[in-house]
Amino acid sequence: MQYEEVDSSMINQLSALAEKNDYIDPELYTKFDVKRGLRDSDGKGVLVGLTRIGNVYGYDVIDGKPVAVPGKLIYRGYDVEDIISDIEISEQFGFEQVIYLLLFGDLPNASQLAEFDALLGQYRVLPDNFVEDMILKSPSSDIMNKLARSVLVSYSYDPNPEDVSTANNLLQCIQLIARFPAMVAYGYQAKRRHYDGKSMYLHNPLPNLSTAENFLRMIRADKNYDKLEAELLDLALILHAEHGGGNNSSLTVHVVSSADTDTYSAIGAAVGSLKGRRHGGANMKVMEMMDDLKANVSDWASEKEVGDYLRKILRKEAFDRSGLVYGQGHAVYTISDPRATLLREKARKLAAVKKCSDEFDLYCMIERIFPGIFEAEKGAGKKICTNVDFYSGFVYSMLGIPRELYTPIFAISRIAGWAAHRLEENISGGRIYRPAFKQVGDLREYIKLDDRH
Ligand SMILES: CC(=O)SCCNC(=O)CCNC(=O)[C@H](O)C(C)(C)COP(=O)(O)OP(=O)(O)OC[C@H]1O[C@@H](n2cnc3c(N)ncnc32)[C@H](O)[C@@H]1OP(=O)(O)O
Ligand SMILES: O=C([O-])CC(=O)C(=O)O
Repeated sequence: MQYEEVDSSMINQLSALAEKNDYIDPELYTKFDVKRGLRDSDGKGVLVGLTRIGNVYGYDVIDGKPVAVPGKLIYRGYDVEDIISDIEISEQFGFEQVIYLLLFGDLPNASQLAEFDALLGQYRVLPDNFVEDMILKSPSSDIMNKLARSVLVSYSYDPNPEDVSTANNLLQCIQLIARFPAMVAYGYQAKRRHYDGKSMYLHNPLPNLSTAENFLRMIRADKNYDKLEAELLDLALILHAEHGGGNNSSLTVHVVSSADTDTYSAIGAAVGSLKGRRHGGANMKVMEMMDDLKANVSDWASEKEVGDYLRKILRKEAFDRSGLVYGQGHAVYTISDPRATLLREKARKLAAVKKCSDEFDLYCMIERIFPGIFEAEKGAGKKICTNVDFYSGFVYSMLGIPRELYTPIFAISRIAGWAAHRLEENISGGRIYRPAFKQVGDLREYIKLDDRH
């Protein structure tokens, strides 16, 4: 692909100007009591909405102050840990039940589930020529970018794209939920061929397979997967499906939907949000960080060496110099993220089978030592714990899933929550999101072009 030559000296000058004129003294946020990131000064989220869909517990509020508690994740009133243990006992795929629960508010009975599975199955295949015209002709090196474009362009394949009635929103959402695995898998195949010089395989999804099975079938040359692999992916899909209305991508759905726009615009924006490295994109950054750690720490079993490396990251002296240790920290969870705990135990078993126990021990050590290192470096304050993105990539890597698919897998799951929030905003929201920003520059007298120096 050819791009026009960029005059970097001019861009550098202009960006220096933008940096100068966009800088806001951090003290002003305190002075004007700005809820930066829609957060109170103690880290608690500002209450901006009501939802019946999901809830994230990370602290109790006692005398107005957050007090850390072990994390709990609730879908429509049900504890996710209860959902998972029932699905494990019954040896069924559970993600489709969770989609039904999130969208409609109740658990499906057997016949409702069978009907819903059939509906998803009916929509799994992408519309005629979509793959040829919209995916293969314009591949992207980034699958989330490709996914966002596939969502937006679905508008053109919809005979009724602007109808925001509940029934039409629901139809559009169900179609997107059903089609995300194919959009991601084919975007990945196009990337393999165009950017990696590898062969491309376009396997059709099958209507009678679960989301997890279809996805594994479509990304693999031989279409093969075993039951354990599909069950583990199904579990990951259940765990990532929803996280309340305040997480960055679901809030994006509420904000964009509140402008009374179409489903594709709202969901496309959410994909862009999830891609961010502080949000779902963290699962890929964790893997890069672990590669960097392994390249720079000679003894993985040494708490001192690993701890020194983590300190260097926090001081912006190592890895991507962002100062962030990926897979650690959360806006709501304090002592534990229940999803990370569940994934850790899956990773433990899988690592024993795949002979990756040394690597698993390294992950566990980081989970154990990081809170203390963080507190010592940053001073006492908010408690920090390992989040869902820390172990998910490690599990996917042991399933042989390519790294560039880790955040897209998150999207294949979280679309369920986004769809539910889209419906809820349209049914119950009713007012455009429009918080206030205070302008902190001075008023200036206008200068005509000829008079500017
Ligand atoms: C699916 C998900 O979205 S889960 C989150 C995935 N993201 C990551 O793993 C990226 C690493 N983690 C983070 O960036 C943060 O912990 C977030 C974005 C998840 C939450 O951010 P916040 O709610 O603002 O965190 P919190 O209020 O605890 O931050 C307090 C301070 O600790 C810092 N901090 C928080 N987590 C980390 C971390 N993992 N590494 C380094 N510093 C951190 C913040 O930058 C902030 O510093 P500052 O006061 O100097 O600005
Ligand atoms: O809730 C959040 O802030 C982040 C999120 O989506 C998750 O952890 O799944």
